[in-house]
Amino acid sequence: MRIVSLAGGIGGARFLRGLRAAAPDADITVIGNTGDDITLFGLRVCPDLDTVMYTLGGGINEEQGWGRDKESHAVKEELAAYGVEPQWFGLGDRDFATHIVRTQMLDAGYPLSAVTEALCARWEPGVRLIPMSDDRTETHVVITDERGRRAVHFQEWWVRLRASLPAEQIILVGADEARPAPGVLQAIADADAVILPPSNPVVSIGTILQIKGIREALEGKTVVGVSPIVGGAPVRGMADACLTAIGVDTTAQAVLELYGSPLINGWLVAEEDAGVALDGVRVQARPLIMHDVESAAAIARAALDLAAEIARTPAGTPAAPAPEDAR
Ligand SMILES: O=c1nc2n(C[C@H](O)[C@H](O)[C@H](O)CO)c3cc(O)ccc3cc-2c(=O)[nH]1
Repeated sequence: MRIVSLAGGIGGARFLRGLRAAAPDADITVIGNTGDDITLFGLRVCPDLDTVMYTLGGGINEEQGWGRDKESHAVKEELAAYGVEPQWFGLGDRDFATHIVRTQMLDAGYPLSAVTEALCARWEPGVRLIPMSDDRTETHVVITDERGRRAVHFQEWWVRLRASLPAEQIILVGADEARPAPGVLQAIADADAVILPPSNPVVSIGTILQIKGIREALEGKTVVGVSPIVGGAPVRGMADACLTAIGVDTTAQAVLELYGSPLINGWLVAEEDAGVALDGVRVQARPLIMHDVESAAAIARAALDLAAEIARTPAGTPAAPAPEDAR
């Protein structure tokens, strides 16, 4: 079975660990968000690609959800001693090695997709991880502070400001020129099912959908999404700040409408959001909190079951009653 998943950061990576456990024999391709990427100290950092690679490769700092385990920060401390900015982004010594190798390969002319493949050869994540594009894109956020109205990198808004200032605009710089990385559209075309994890619908999944051709490719497939919003609040992260920035309510219904039909064919919501509905979409309610790999696998299994059911019954057939969660 061939599965494609669009993934952002921490929530997406944890969900993918469950998806891999739920479908151990499947061929899973992960299309990773690169809008969060940032150049720091001359090094290219790809937070969402690294979070997926480290989480599935067994090197993640589990409680943080990002960065390496068994980390030290000697280089960060030395940079701070030189007064070099920024000091608000926590890069560890082990993580620096990833950015050095990546930057060395990019400078040698390798595209980001080839670099990612090379880094994954060490980590063996058990999925094929492809960046959404080899072309450089960056999410920038327009804010107004004592220095007036200006655009800052998403990471500065997210990490230094903790989204404390409203995002007046969220812009994917480079979106007009960026093309899907090699293999992205083919993986979607070949997929038996496409699963959208509970990643940030604006700056992760929404960013990937801005890359030319990806939304159109998905609209011909069976796509099941997992709501990132439970009972009016994001399960983790600050998706609410991002949704507010684009004038979308922080509800499972509003996010489903943001993705829209025909993109989405199936939508998993938490039991407290059971009333969510949209024409052309089969909605199913079940527990959506990922405490551990097993609970993430149960959600992934439900998403795959729903995708199989949708693929079996052409559009318009009345939805079968949601199966009792017999598992
Ligand atoms: O809240 C933070 N998130 C940090 N993140 C998380 C990152 O901002 C987010 O994971 C994504 O960009 C949004 O999903 C890092 C991720 C990396 O891959 C490398 C370094 C960092 C550093 C931080 C940090 O200092 N604080």
